[in-house]
Amino acid sequence: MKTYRVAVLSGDGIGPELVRATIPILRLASHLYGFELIFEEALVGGTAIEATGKALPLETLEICKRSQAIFFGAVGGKQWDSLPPEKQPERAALLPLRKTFSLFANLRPVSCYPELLDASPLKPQIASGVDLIIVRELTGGIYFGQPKGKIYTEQGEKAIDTLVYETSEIERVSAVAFEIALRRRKKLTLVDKANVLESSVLWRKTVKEIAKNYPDVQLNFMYVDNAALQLVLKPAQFDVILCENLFGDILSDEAAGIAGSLGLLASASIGSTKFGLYEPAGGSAPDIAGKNIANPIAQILSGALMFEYSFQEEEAAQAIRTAVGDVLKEGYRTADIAQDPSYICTTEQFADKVAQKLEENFKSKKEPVFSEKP
Ligand SMILES: NC(=O)c1ccc[n+]([C@@H]2O[C@H](COP(=O)([O-])OP(=O)(O)OC[C@H]3O[C@@H](n4cnc5c(N)ncnc54)[C@H](O)[C@@H]3O)[C@@H](O)[C@H]2O)c1
Ligand SMILES: CC(C)[C@H](C(=O)O)[C@@H](O)C(=O)O
Ligand SMILES: [Mg+2]
Repeated sequence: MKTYRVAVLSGDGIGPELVRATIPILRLASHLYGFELIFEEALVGGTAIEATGKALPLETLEICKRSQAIFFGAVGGKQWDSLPPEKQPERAALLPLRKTFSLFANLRPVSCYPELLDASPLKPQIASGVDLIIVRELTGGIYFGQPKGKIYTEQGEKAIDTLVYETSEIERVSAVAFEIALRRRKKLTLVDKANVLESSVLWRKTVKEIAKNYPDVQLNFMYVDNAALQLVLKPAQFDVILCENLFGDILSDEAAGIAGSLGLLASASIGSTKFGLYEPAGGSAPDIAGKNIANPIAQILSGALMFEYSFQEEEAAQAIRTAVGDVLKEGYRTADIAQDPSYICTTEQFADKVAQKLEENFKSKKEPVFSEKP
């Protein structure tokens, strides 16, 4: 039987609740669709700092290295915000993981499920038909550029971040975005700030070159400020949005807002091998942590992305998406997207319903009903 090893890094806040609720679904899907998953848990983030003094202990890194994928919850929280920046969970664990495994492309698919149109803050006629994917560059730009840090001068403290991109970094993530566009509606929008930033000028030039290999993909350009506006005015115009690291971070939270909740936004961080890191785009949500009310959909759909990108288990991935859609069709929701109080589920209850539906659908060999496939 095909066997895949998965490093499970639940982290902080809602991370452990979401991962705990999702693992049985992934395990069930693997049994139903004929492959085996070996999960190995490891500490990360603030939880790891408390236990070992480090946000990314060596043992965790070793476990990740001997796995084919990382299934990640979330890291961070107020308790660790006062640590020196280089020791905080986000900078000492998540960013190094992305960098160490060269996971340069972050895929964040956003669609407005027909069943969830009432959860969107936008009018139904604007939210309906939204089906886009943000391809965010993940290992470069202002997050990693040097110099970075603080300088003490006679005038006081100065802080520096550097936005830098090499052509090769733009080329490789652009190729991923064009390949995805080919499998979708063949429209790619490069979001940048080429009217101000030199790095954006290089992005435009490089993306135009790469586009020559993809004559079937329609390429257009949009400044990031306008893109932020267009996402709320006319989000259905987008198919693939390609952007640098920081713009992608900001726009993806906005795009999740269009769908109704950050708890709906899954993500895959991939590189040039099959290894990937799969996590919700949202964070540790301290405001709702520990209450069993967080929406597990982003975590569950991140599992589907893992099946698809790291294991090529497409059928199981699609079955998970269908099961989530079916549970939503029946009206069940977690509190963040619920309208009718009689259908509100806890995190665990919602995940259990997805597992039940997965099994039921398998038994009746139900065909997929909708897709959130990038
Ligand atoms: N990948 C990560 O690990 C990651 C990502 C983003 C933020 N963070 C960290 O998380 C901490 C909190 O950051 P924040 O509050 O700015 O962002 P957040 O993403 O944790 O939360 C933003 C809002 O979205 C809601 N939300 C997020 N996930 C949800 C879910 N599954 N179900 C329902 N609602 C959900 C939260 O309740 C909150 O109102 C910070 O330490 C931040 O650095 C980590
Ligand atoms: C926690 C933080 C470092 C991270 C990022 O900015 O990449 C998060 O916001 C995300 O979107 O994955
Ligand atoms: Mg973010």
